[in-house]
Amino acid sequence: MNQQSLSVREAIIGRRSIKRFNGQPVDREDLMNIIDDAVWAPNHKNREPWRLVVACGEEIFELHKLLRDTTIPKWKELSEESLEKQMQKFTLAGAFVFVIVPEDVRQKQRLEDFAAASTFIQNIQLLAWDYGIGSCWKTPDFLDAPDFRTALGVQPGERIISMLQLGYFDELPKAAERKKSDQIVTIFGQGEKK
Ligand SMILES: Cc1cc2nc3c(=O)[nH]c(=O)nc-3n(C[C@H](O)[C@H](O)[C@H](O)COP(=O)(O)O)c2cc1C
Repeated sequence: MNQQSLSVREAIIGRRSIKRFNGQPVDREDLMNIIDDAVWAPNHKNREPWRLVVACGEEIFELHKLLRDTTIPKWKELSEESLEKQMQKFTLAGAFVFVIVPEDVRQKQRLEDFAAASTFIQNIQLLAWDYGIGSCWKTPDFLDAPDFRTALGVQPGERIISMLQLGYFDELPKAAERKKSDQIVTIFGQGEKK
């Protein structure tokens, strides 16, 4: 159950990408509640251009096998210990959410849909943070691999834009510096003119 209640600002500036989880499972009901809230993301023409493939219960073990076969094709040649170590970047996460977006043939709509789905993903990450659940948006190359797409049921004309790993963690990573507004803002009319 969610006991926390961060302000929007606290969630935005306090959230960090978590890359080392502690193996604690993520409750499916919590994850579904997070997703049900995250869908309130802005999206043009209410296309809601996303669907998700989720693994967080028993099915996560089958996903581990798929990730193993995909990322370590010669895993049988490894010692059990070495394989377990290499797999920890997957096995310690408590949940996986693959975000799938339609690739509209029209460029404007495709970019809008990608942008909308990105705000949806950010919503998931912020809401999860409020539950005390860390996450990391990952885009490994294998998301586009035909066999991996098939295993997830991704259709032609769809693209997996995120492997979102979620889970509990023991250490909060240090934040990288961000640029300040005076480094990224030009006041209208005061910029260099060509
Ligand atoms: C589109 C996108 C793709 C990303 N892909 C990866 C990735 O493949 N592997 C990874 O470790 N982190 C990935 N990240 C997470 C970034 O590394 C992380 O957001 C960045 O270091 C800033 O850290 P913070 O989220 O803690 O502020 C990705 C983030 C975004 C938005």
